[in-house]
Amino acid sequence: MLKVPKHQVAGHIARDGKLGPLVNDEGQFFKPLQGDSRGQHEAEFYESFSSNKNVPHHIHRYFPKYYGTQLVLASNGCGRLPHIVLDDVVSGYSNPSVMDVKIGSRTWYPDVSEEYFNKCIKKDKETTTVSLGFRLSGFKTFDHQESSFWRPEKKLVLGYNVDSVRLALRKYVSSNSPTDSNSIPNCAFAFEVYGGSNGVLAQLLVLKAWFEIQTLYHFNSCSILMVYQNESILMKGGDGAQAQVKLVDFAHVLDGNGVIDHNFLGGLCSFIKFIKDILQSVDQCNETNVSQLDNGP
Ligand SMILES: O=P(O)(O)O[C@@H]1[C@@H](OP(=O)(O)O)[C@H](OP(=O)(O)O)[C@H](O)[C@H](OP(=O)(O)O)[C@H]1OP(=O)(O)O
Ligand SMILES: Nc1ncnc2c1ncn2[C@@H]1O[C@H](COP(=O)(O)OP(=O)(O)O)[C@@H](O)[C@H]1O
Repeated sequence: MLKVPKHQVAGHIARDGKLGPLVNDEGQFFKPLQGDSRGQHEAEFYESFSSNKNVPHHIHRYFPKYYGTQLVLASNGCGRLPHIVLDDVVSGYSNPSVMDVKIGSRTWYPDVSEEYFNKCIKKDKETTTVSLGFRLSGFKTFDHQESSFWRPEKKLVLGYNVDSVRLALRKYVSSNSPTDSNSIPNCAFAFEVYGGSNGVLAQLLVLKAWFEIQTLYHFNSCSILMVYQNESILMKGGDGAQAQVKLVDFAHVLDGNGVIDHNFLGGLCSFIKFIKDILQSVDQCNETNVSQLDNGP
């Protein structure tokens, strides 16, 4: 039985009779092929990527596993439509905190229509895409005190400036109330989520090392999807943050033609710097606390 995903944070959403992705109980994500050849293009990317022997084995884990395309009943009531079938990245989590970060200092690319170029450049300038080389497209965090999700509105997130992006990346890994504008995010989960050998930073650095040499594809308008679960950090004997980084949305990927994807690489480096800064500030804060303890009252 296909249903609307509970934890989608950006993109086209299957509501009000609109076309959007669906999920099943077996942990699969069905993304409908979008019109004007974008969907076909994305399916072709997955076909090419999943069988590309030049992509190192350890890089495949940063992409949702691809199971081909299937005709299934679409969310907009228009009968059976082709869908790309993928691993549902959040299926193993009961209350995942999810963030979609669109990477690159531009979302347009050569040879797009003037209309598409104008739409992209407007959004790129209005968001932090141009200034930071990435923008937050949407996110939700599980507020374990309230036992509910906090999900800022799409319009608000797209209006974030540099400082709000920094703050959001801190809130995403904090245990104090995200809605209380007077409380400073405590970054209680920063080390478990962003740090450590299995954390977000370590995973981003693996991707960066590949992007420094890969010239196979140009990942225009593609997103990094981050997921973790704060309950399993808090639970004694739990599984830890289970932080995952995946790349999603390949509707605008082009052949790399032997050229480095500097648009994606630059944005990725900029995003990594934000994550590193948070880890460093948490580290400094811990050192101060320890030295205060050492010095006694
Ligand atoms: O429809 P919009 O204005 O929300 O734009 C979509 C974008 O939403 P945004 O407002 O940037 O968060 C959306 O971005 P996210 O996936 O939300 O990051 C996509 O860029 C989508 O285009 P495509 O499916 O990648 O070809 C975009 O869809 P199209 O308008 O290009 O169909
Ligand atoms: N394989 C996946 N597993 C789980 N969630 C996904 C997956 N792919 C996408 N999503 C969710 O759907 C959102 C939009 O995906 P995306 O591919 O960017 O769609 P669109 O082309 O409509 O922008 C992401 O932000 C994420 O929340």
